[in-house]
Amino acid sequence: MSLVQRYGKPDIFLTITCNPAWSEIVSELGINEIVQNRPDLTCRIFRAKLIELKDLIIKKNFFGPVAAFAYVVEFQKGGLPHAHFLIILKESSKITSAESYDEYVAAEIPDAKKHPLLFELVLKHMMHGPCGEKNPKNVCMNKKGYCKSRYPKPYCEYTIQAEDSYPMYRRRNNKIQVKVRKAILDNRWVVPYNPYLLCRFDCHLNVEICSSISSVKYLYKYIYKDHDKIAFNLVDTEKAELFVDEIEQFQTGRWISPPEAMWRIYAFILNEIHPSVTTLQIHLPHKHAITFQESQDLQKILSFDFYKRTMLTEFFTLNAMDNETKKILYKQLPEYYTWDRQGKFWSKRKKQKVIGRIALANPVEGERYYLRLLLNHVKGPTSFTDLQTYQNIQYKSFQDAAIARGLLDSDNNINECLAEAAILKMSNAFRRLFATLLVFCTPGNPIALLNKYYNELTDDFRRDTNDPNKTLQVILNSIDSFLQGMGKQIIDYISMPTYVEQELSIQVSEEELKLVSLLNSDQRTIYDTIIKSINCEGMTAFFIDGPGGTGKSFLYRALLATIRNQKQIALATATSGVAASILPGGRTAHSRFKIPINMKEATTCNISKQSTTADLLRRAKLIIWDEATMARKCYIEALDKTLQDIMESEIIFGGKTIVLGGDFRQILPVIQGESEDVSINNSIVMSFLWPHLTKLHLTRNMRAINDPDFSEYLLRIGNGEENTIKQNWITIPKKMLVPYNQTEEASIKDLIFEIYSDTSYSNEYYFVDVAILTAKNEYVEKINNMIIDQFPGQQFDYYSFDSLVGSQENMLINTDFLNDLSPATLLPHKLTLKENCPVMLLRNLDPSSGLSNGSRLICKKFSKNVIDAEIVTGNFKGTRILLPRIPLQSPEESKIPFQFTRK
Ligand SMILES: Nc1ncnc2c1ncn2[C@@H]1O[C@H](COP(=O)(O)OP(=O)(O)OP(=O)(O)O)[C@@H](O)[C@H]1O
Repeated sequence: MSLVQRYGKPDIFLTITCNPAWSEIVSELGINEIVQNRPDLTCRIFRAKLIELKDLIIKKNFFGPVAAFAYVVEFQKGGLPHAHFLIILKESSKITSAESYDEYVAAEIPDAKKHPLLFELVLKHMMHGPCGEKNPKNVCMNKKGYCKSRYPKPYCEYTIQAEDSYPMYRRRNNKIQVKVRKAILDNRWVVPYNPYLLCRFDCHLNVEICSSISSVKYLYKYIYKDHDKIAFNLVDTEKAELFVDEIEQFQTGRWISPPEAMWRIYAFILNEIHPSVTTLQIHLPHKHAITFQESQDLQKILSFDFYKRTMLTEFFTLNAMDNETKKILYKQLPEYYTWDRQGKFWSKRKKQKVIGRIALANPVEGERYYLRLLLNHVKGPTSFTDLQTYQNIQYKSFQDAAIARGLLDSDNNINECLAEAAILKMSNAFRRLFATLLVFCTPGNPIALLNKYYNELTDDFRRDTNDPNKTLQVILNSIDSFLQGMGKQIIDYISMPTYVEQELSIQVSEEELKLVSLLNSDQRTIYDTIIKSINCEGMTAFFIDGPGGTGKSFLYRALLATIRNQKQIALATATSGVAASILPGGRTAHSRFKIPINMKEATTCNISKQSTTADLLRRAKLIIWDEATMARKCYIEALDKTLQDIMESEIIFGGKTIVLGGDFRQILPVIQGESEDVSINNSIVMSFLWPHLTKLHLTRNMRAINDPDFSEYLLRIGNGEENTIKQNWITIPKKMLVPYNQTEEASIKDLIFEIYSDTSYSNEYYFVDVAILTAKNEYVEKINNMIIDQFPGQQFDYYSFDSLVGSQENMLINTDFLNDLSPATLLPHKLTLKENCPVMLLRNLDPSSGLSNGSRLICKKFSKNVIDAEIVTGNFKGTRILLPRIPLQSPEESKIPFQFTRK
């Protein structure tokens, strides 16, 4: 884990298995001697091959220069050894594109005529199974009747990269078939291999590109797991019936195969890690361990300076003298300095690479834990006292110092957050914050908090009335309206009102009302059809198909304004928060219809018939769901079922007028790690509802007026009409490209300059209209870091509080490891912000007040636990709000083998 923290995710996962038919083994066997009788031989030959492979990879850079590696040797049930390698390549030689994967990994049967040897070896060593229907009893089959390794794999014309997991390798449907173990197999059964390594080593040698840290955990498991054990009965089972009392005589035992026994007798290495990891001592002042001879005088020992020195105290000493180390953290020290155990001092490292890790400390250890936390964040401390000092204040304990630096999720966190917000004095924003904390931080005693911050909560109302009861009622109403936007109610926490009132209170502006008169003829026809439906004439469920820019949103807004102006309810929803935020009163479909988050098949929404949401849906005249093409069909089917139930009607969507809209040329449902076929299968077109929807079409591009070339180009791509190279690659016109400039960093700089020239930093609102989109999260981080660097003003760093979720707390994972993870939906551990920098919300905090996933804001002021920001998009543009720390959970489906919370 330390290596991953330091060098990033592993790049290659390789498994080599001993081949008992290797000529080096067979040639040493005596006449009639079988290989099983010579575990010494299999072990020594395997070890020799292992060393050869290691040299090839590490010294001869077979895959490119290696930054770090780890391997572990294991023994299969049958006894033969195999080894798993994890290789982390240097940044410069990372294998990043799907094309370069093909250079290292093949997963197809080679041409028998062109490459006869390789063909023979792939058949001999690299064909999986057969399993499944061809051989249901194969060892790879699980109880549910599936192959654990998921063979046969799907055909795939080109290798496809996968974020955070193994890629889909090229396995073309080229009709090549081979007979292996009595079954006819094709490319779908090939275990990924490297042709050169396979020919050189003549054994099962699986090579995979990996970008997931779950493989690290897999190796970890082998290094640290206990042996496979069974409990066996000491009593002869035949006689057991006679001696009932003795049946309980079980003993735990373990089977060691002869090759494993030989490996251990020879004392061959079972695992290795490079660079090695130096564990750094950590101790409170004067509380380090020392060793001495029994005969030595204890008083004398205590007076010797030598015994006072430790890795940590000498780190302080270095910092006091040497400016160089002032720039680094304690854990980075072993990379530059080496510890002299005899003399107890750090000296400059000459060669050999080593990385450091501070010994673990558990939160229950108290001060030692907080000291470690400080050491992990504070560079170049010169003493324990220095660590306890922050902004010229010396704190009494490491804990206090850590809290002062904002490194610690103190029990008092909610309190502190409110106390800070109270200084900023904006009552309405304060009540919103209070509601947010109720929902997301579940304080133990909300009433106590309410009492404590009563003055701040009621500041603006107290001026209007002297009746404390009335004031309390008004603030509770106010907090409740914020809570409702978050899908909660004040009675869930304290004691009460309704979604219907909230919807009815949406103001329709003059501007929105005018839209109806501006509709073009296509839009007008659709508008009339839908209005007729609302007035109980004809069809009720519609699908509006329109390429980007044909005015779908414009039409929705006209419809919403018309219905709302009649004091009726029209619900505006969209699949993504961004699209929801541009519709007046828009909410994500998930939050509005309470769709279960991880639903895979249509069930129903979490709405009971008696709930306030059911009441709202019953009274709604029109429901709009934009970007329905991006939603999984099961979500839409769930809404259909729920509405039928609420309306007690078997008509589609319970007879409600519903407008689903979208553009199939844009994004289909995103299903992590799955192929396009799966996305298509999950799309609304594959739903049983699809034939029952009345299809309406918008064709006139209203956006094209501004940039016809670009919109025509997009349309050609969407319609599959743009010329392609390879199967589905397109050429991006030169004028749209910022050319590559020698290095990645320089190129990104050029891109940033192209999009935000220097001048734009002086106008923070410029960032609202212009954005850089990336295909991968790692670039988001890189680009954000560079931009924030260039931003003027003082920098504020927020560090997240990370912890494992629930029952996994006993896992062997420490917090700084969690700190270094950045799964797709979470922000990084360290968030660097500056005044006037833009941010985007990643969570539906309070959609009814414009704070939904995707809302954009500009940071105005910072305190330790609250950010004061201004909403800059959607209907709530210009509103100042306070953002507290919110716990976000890592996604369950992520390839990280555990879940954690980042606050
Ligand atoms: N009838 C109209 N009169 C004037 N402008 C219009 C009209 N219809 C649409 N527009 C303008 O055209 C642009 C694109 O419209 P809109 O955003 O509604 O399209 P869309 O189909 O929702 O696009 P996308 O799928 O990309 O979200 C907007 O700037 C909108 O204001």
